[in-house]
Amino acid sequence: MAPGVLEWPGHGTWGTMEVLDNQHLSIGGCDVVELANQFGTPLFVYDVEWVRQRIRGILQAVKRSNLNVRVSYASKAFCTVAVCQLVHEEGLGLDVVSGGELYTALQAGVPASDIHLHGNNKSWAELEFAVSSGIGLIIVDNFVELDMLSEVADKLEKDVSILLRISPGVEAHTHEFISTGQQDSKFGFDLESGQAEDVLTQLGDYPRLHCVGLHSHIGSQIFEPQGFTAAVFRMVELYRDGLALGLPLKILNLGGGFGIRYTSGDRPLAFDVYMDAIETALTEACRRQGVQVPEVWLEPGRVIVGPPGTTLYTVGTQKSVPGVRNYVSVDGGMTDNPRLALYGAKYEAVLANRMDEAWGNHWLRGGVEGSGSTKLVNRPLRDETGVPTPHEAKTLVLHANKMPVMGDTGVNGVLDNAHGQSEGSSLERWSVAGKCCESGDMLIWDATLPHPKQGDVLAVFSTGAYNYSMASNYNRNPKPAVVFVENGNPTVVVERETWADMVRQDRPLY
Ligand SMILES: Cc1ncc(COP(=O)(O)O)c(C=O)c1O
Ligand SMILES: N[C@@H](CCCC[NH3+])C(=O)O
Repeated sequence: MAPGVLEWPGHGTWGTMEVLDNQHLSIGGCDVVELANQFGTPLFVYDVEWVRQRIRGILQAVKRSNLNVRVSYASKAFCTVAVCQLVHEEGLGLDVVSGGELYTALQAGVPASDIHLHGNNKSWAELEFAVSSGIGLIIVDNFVELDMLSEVADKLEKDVSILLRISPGVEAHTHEFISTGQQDSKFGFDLESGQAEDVLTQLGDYPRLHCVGLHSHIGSQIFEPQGFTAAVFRMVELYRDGLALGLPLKILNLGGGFGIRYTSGDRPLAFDVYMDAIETALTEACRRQGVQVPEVWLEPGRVIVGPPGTTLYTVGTQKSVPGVRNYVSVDGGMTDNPRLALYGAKYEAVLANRMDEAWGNHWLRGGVEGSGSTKLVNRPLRDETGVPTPHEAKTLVLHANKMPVMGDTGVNGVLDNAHGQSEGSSLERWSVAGKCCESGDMLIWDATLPHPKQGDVLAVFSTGAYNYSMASNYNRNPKPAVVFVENGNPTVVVERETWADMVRQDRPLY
């Protein structure tokens, strides 16, 4: 592959990723093969510049709307001290969902007033911690919590601002395990059964709790705005009822859920599209209900940190099941990425030390004249957050009719569709397995790779959200290190766990 900037067809360049002269993948100006050597694998690598760009893109889209919008990062997607500092520095508030996330955000120096707390089963200790820290808001999920929070507020003699989490009865088109707005959900006061109206009328019994708004979150990895607009119309009706009861409502929090690209089958929307749809729906809903347009709060998680995260693994053993499939195993797996096992999630990957063979024609490259079916274009490239990529001026793209088909179709689609470009190509279909004692411990069922060799570095893309944060120690595998890269500098922001860490909390029986 000619050295230069990487682009994914139809998705713009991929952060700061480049192919170096030595045919290694580079992120944030760092050769990832060197990162793997220096810090070991599995390794989470975050492209910091890209995180910044994505946040700025979201904030610009928000600014372009006529709404008063506040954006908080949903730290459940990836919560460490460093990322809390980064997103706060870029102007976001923090949405936390546990005492641990709250503690992390506070340790990062985020003022408590810029944080709000979620959770469908907050403990007394978590509520006490949140209230005594002076947290900005608590999103109350159910009647039991309302009583408990009121007792905490009385005990600490503090007033608390709250939002009510409402389950608006909107089904987002996403995996059922990450859909949350439907009536049959463990989250929030249910709108359809009248629970949500009931709670509004009961708030007068809790003088220390000040309900300043309503919250709904319909799900995650969503690719269409209709779910948000449907939620807006339902929530504004309830909002009107709350105002009529004299509640000091001013906020409508619509949660997160904005989808990202994992594979070429995914079609993320530009953030402007969501904002336009929300603005139009909210303006109309408020006009119909005769209420002032509230402040809008958003809580994106995945869309901020998902694509900028890449996981590096070292290739280990292989096994061929004749006529069935080829397995290649790496030194991580469901312990650092349980998303295939949980949701059937799909990913794309390359051998980062052999980019000349990697996907030959999937990656598009810029800055260097290509050959064959490539052509030079000059068009604005924007990722889904709307940010013009730094390399927008000069990027080589393939002819559209020769675009390989990825994702569901797997390697056959790729090789068949890629015409002459794949002639002589050594690309093969590989099933990438983890190292856990579990058949379902797979990372990618149908990866398109050149024949992998022991010691190769496999880079799996778009692993920045809900991977490290859902990592486990299954089989007593230590959690990987996390490295932030920016301007050629790698910074370890989470140390690799050790085998000794695995027994640190253990107490011997004898
Ligand atoms: C209440 C709430 N807010 C925000 C988010 C963040 O979602 P996403 O990472 O899809 O933007 C979630 C997770 O789905 C959530 O449950
Ligand atoms: N963990 C899920 C998202 C859950 C969102 C939190 N409500 C995922 O990996 O896609």
